[in-house]
Amino acid sequence: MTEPTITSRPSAALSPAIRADGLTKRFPAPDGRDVTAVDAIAFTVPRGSVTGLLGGNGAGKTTTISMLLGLLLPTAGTVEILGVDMARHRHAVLPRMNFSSPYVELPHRLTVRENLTVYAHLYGLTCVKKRVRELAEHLDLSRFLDRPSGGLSAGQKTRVALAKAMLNDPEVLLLDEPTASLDPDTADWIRTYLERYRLRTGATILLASHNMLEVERLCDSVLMMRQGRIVDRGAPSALVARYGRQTLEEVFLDIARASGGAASDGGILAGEAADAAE
Ligand SMILES: Nc1ncnc2c1ncn2[C@@H]1O[C@H](COP(=O)(O)OP(=O)(O)OP(=O)(O)O)[C@@H](O)[C@H]1O
Repeated sequence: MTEPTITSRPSAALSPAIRADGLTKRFPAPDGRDVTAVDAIAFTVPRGSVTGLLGGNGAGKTTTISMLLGLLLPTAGTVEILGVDMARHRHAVLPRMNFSSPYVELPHRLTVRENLTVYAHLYGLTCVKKRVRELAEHLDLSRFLDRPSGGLSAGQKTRVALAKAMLNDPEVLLLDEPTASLDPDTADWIRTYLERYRLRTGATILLASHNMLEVERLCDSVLMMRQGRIVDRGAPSALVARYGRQTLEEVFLDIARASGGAASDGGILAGEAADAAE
């Protein structure tokens, strides 16, 4: 695959893997009052890091990931991936990224092998058969390869979605709840797989998760979202210390309920003031 010339600028080489600035998404509602799903957020994700995107149901995580991928057009703001402006040059960088999400179903009548083969061709891979076989082995999918994707269990579908996400060896991997529906053993195995992938390739991973143990294990830093805003951020251990808690789960509860003693001030969290000042 030829390297797009746009990514060879010196500034692109030095840029973070992901940069979002003023990123906003408003959805129209039937009553005429827009839903602001993501509200002018700004953040960067350094190359080679694993960052967690956390927040309660409806906080705006999936909408944010969809905008980073270019699946949803932002109402306002900008996204750069590997130094490339997604609004103008998305196609230059899409081959270098990938994603998995339990909300995006693969065509359910196609077998797992057919699905992975179609995507491999879409990504312009050569040696497609070998790559599909290899990934099926890595993700323990070999025995499902010739079954229709729609007939798999939720956990099996999650693994197929991850296999699809790994087809092009992405430099930037966006994962929406990568271990949703997985039993503890398989979830642990997937986490190890992701850790090794990052170590081996230096890839950047942004993952949305409700599993705080997973986040503490995998993530160098986290972005905490509430009602479409980033209300705090930092390394999991730093947040735990700052909130005077024992675990990230407790920090999450403080933030979700906006009742965090050390870090809150009349319902406004420390990070909200920092975010607003950015
Ligand atoms: N297509 C849409 N039309 C209208 N509102 C939407 C749409 N998609 C998302 N929303 C709203 O935007 C807000 C953020 O949703 P989003 O799915 O991004 O949250 P989330 O943090 O991923 O939640 P969860 O943890 O439940 O998956 C919610 O209030 C949701 O109802």
